[in-house]
This record gives sequence, structure tokens and C-alpha cells, in this order.
Amino acid sequence: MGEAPAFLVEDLQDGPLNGLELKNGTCKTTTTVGDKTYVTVGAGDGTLSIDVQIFDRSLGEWVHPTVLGTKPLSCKGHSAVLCENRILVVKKGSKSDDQIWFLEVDTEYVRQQRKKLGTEVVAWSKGVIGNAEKPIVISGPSGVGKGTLISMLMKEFPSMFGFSVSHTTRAPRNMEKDGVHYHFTDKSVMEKEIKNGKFLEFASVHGNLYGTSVEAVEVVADAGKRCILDIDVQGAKSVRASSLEAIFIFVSPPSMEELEKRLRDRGTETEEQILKRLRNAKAEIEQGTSSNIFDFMLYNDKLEESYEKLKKLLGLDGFVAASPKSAAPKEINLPVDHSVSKIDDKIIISSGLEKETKNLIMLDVSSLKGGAPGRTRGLDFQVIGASLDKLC
Ligand SMILES: Nc1ncnc2c1ncn2[C@@H]1O[C@H](COP(=O)(O)OP(=O)(O)OP(=O)(O)O)[C@@H](O)[C@H]1O
Ligand SMILES: Nc1nc2c(ncn2[C@@H]2O[C@H](COP(=O)(O)O)[C@@H](O)[C@H]2O)c(=O)[nH]1
Repeated sequence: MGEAPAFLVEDLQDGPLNGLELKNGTCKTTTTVGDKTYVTVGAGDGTLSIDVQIFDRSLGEWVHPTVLGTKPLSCKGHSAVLCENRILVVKKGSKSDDQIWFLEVDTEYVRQQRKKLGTEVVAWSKGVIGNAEKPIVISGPSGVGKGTLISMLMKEFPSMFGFSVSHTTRAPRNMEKDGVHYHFTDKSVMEKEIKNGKFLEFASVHGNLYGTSVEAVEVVADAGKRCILDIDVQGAKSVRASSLEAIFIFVSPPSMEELEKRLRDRGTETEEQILKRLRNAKAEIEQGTSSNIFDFMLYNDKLEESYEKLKKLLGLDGFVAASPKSAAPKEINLPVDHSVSKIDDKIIISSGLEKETKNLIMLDVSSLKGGAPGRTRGLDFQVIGASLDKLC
């Protein structure tokens, strides 16, 4: 990480940016990391997303990066400050849950994507105050009872758990609703979205594509709930290898005969599908029970007993479901007109008004979790009624 060379930042203050005309109301920031200066440009009218351009000092030329992640919409302006390998961007005049963003410039995810895509890469991630509980990944052969156990958990603890709604290219069953049980989609659309990095994991399962979008997991956490994923063993393996910290449970059947009976009695599959799912089940059970993907094995023989075991391993035995929810997450209200600075590992957001000493906000970025392509969680803040020199 290097200091911003004065001449370069000065040069970048004026004039057009590589064809980016700075119209009235536009806002830009420059942040230098090593040989590169990252320029973020917002239109200031809340319609366009904040654009990113890079000036490579060593080459003396502009670079158009591939920008991954959900881009923040431009607003009344924004400030930026370097936070190790990401740039913290604070939007002005945005809603309390849309004020803090991170532009990752050299995180592990960005390095991986740069290698994969062979281009310069940056990635956006929305900053979130507080943490989310570890998601629960439930896996096991088709027909073993994953969905049944998850439904029981969600029914007993509706405010505690939320379901990750997967995408699939298989046709909906009779009672299945789009957006509730799955996001039903076309193969060509899903393949394109996979290429664009929309999915945390995806796999070809029993002849169809299935995938968990980054958003499917994040919206559950945003709602303050613990996310449950019902995915196959290949998907569980991918999530295990990702940056998402989760608890992995493998559900196994009492026997192949019982598994076949459950699949047939469910009455949702054609004969061809039943045989295919049973063939795949053998490999899945072998992988599930022999690999080190899973933290817990759940033997689903008697349903009620299995459900009790599931609750026990999630620490929910004896838990009274009606007990009040934990305190609401803290809301951060930043002054519209502000400036951002960094003192050691603290980000100070202060009112842009001179002599204003109240409502200094100290943002703690020491325990960040997650990041692009999902949210960056673990932010904390304190409102301090003190002037900056008292903090130094
Ligand atoms: N312990 C159990 N004993 C008997 N039947 C069960 C048990 N658990 C689930 N079932 C039944 O087995 C069938 C399959 O269960 P379920 O649909 O939950 O399986 P699944 O693992 O979610 O399957 P898929 O992976 O195909 O979605 C259902 O009809 C369900 O009622
Ligand atoms: N890897 C993923 N597997 C998934 C996902 N969503 C569901 N699944 C698994 O697919 C099979 C079949 O499901 P069905 O609804 O067609 O019976 C089952 O094992 C699910 O766990 C996903 O997003 N990724």
C-alpha cells in the first residue's frame, strides 16, 4: 500500500476522466493503493451507480476494471478512505442501511477473480452494522427428509430462521411457487448469471442446474434471521470452500429401501427420475459420510426423534420459541455534509460544518466479516460528542 503521490491526485482533480464527463453535481474521490489510483465517480442524482476507473501509474494509463458485486447507487455525494485492501465509501444523504459501502481492490476474492478473468477487478460490497449468525447447510440424498425437517424448524421458529431460496432449471411441481420454493429459471439465463458471479455455489443435480445466489443468503441475514440452505453434496463442498462460515449437516436415511419408499410415496418424480435420484444417492451418501465436509451427521429414521436431534445440535432443545427477539440492530445516522478520515484503525466521520464538534461518529472496522460478492458485516460504531483533536 502506498501513499497518494500529490501530483497525481492533483492532476485527477480536474478535467474529464477517460471519457467520463464530470457534469454538475457529480462527485469523485481518488484513493491510491500502490501503483494504482482508484477514482470513484457518482452522478449525484441517485440514478446511476457509482462508477470506478483506475489510473495505473506504472503504465501511465487508465484501466477499465471489471466491477463485480452489487453496485451502490449514486447519491448526493460520497467520501472515501482506504481501509487496508478495500476502500470504504460513505454515501451522503442515503438511507441508514445504504450509507456504507466497500470497494474491494486487493482482497482474496478480488485476487481470485483477477486470476480467473484475466482482467483488472474491483468488487463492491455493502457494509452492514453487526454480525449475522452462521448459516446452516443441510445436505443429503433426495427424499431423505431435508425439506421436511427444515419446514418443521421454520414452523416452530419463524422469526429465527429464513430459507435460502435457490435457483433451479427444473420444472415446478404442482404446489411449488416461484420465489418461495425456488426461483424457477431457464438454463441459458442461469448459465449467464453463473458467469456474472451471481451464485455462491451451483451444481448440476439429477440433470438440472441448481444454485444458491449470494443475494438469497444475504437477504435472510439482512432480515436478522439465520439462513438455512438445502443443497446437494457438491453444493455443500463449494460452500465449505467459500468464505461463508456455516454449519454443515448431512442427513442420512435408515436404508436405501426406506429412501426409495419415501421418494416413491412423495409422488413427485417420474420413474426415470426416481431411479436417477437413487443412483446418485449412493455416491452422495458415500461422500457425505466419508468426506470432512460435514460437521454433523443426522440419521433420519423416526421423524420426531430426528427433529429433536436437529434442535439439540442447533442448541434449541428446551428453547421457548415465543421468547422475545434480540434487540433490533443499531441504526447509524450520518450527517449529510460530512468528511471521513482514518486514525489508526478507526474511521472518523465528522460533520463538514466548521466548528461542529457534536455527532462525530467513530466507525470500528477491526472485525469485518464476509465481503464481496456478499455483504461486509461486523461494522460497529459509536457516536462521540468530542472534537477530532481529543481523539488523536
Ligand atoms: N423420518 C421420516 N420417516 C418417514 N417419512 C419421512 C421422514 N422424513 C421425511 N419423510 C417423507 O419422505 C418424503 C421425502 O421428504 P422430503 O421431501 O423432505 O425429502 P428431501 O430430502 O427434501 O428431498 P429432495 O432432496 O428431493 O428435495 C416426504 O414425503 C416426507 O414426508
Ligand atoms: N447445489 C445445490 N443443490 C440444491 C440447491 N437447491 C436444491 N438443491 C438440491 O437439489 C436436490 C433436488 O432437489 P429437488 O427440489 O429437485 O427435489 C436436493 O438434494 C436439493 O438439496 C442449490 O441451490 N444448490
